[in-house]
Amino acid sequence: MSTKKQRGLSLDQQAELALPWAIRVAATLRLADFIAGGVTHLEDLASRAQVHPGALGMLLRYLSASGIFTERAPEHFELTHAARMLLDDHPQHLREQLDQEGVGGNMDRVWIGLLDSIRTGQAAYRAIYGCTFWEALSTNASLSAWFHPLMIRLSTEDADALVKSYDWTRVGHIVDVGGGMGSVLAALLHAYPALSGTLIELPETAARAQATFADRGLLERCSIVGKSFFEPLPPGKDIYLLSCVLFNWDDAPAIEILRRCAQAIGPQGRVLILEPLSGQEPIPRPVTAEELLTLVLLGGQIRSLETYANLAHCADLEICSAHRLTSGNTLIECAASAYGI
Ligand SMILES: C[S@@+](CC[C@H](N)C(=O)[O-])C[C@H]1O[C@@H](n2cnc3c(N)ncnc32)[C@H](O)[C@@H]1O
Repeated sequence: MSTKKQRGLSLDQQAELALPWAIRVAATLRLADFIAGGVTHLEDLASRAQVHPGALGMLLRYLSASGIFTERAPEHFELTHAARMLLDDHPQHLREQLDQEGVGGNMDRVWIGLLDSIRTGQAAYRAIYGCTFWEALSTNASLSAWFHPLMIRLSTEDADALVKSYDWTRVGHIVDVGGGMGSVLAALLHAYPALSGTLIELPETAARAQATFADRGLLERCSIVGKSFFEPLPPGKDIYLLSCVLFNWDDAPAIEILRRCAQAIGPQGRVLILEPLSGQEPIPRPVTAEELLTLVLLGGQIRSLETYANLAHCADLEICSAHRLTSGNTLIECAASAYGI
């Protein structure tokens, strides 16, 4: 948790918004790249960035006072170590993240909704953009071009851990519910040639996921179904996998998704929930900026095992086992209450 002492900033300094926005504007205008390319005079910079010279001077001098650029001679600017991080080819890709005309800007503007989200416990994305984040993914090409590769990167460790941490030899067919680009299901099908699977995803993402299975020669063992997981799921399969799905949703929709799985499984079937879990850290538990963003963006939350037990119960499921995987996320196995465990 950040305290005044840890951050070395007083509360009024921490609450100040000018610096984060000024850095974002510099990133959007690619000022660091122009300067690195030898365009150092204010007039030339303004002309390259197509902005007002006087206003740009204010921005650069403000950022220079914060140590981000430096005015080495009147109206000539240089990069500091910090400004080098804003170069387009910097390995951390910070410029792209801060670019107000790209996905970074789309994410940044969501923070305006934090007050509403804290009041309601709900996502604020729709109030700001007129649609949910998931709907935006289907229509905004740059948003989906950023999100899906990020999810593939984030799920790689989960997929590797999941392959090793469950007895897949007893499983015939997996339904990957909200399976994204299919990287987790593809890893399982690849590791276990006797397995077959169904990927349930929103139509736009389902169409993109074809390539994941085609590239690995797995299309024959996988059906890709473009539909919502709030609709009935294919019945009677062995495993219904929810990998990093439920923490994106508030309790009521999370129960609905679980109920769809419960309605589909038979006596031997299992619902596997793979999620980050709270309750494993010291109290008080630190909450990260990513968790707050999940709330504002999606209305989601990281839950404890006890909370999952309650959600499962509301959906006519019971938890049979839970264990933490090497990826850090926890695998929770559930069966339908009607059949007992
Ligand atoms: C955080 S991603 C997880 C993807 C994948 N399970 C993984 O572990 O990489 C959540 C996924 O839920 C999907 N999703 C959101 N709403 C959905 C809906 N109503 N029906 C089906 N999928 C949905 C999104 O498209 C997204 O791919």
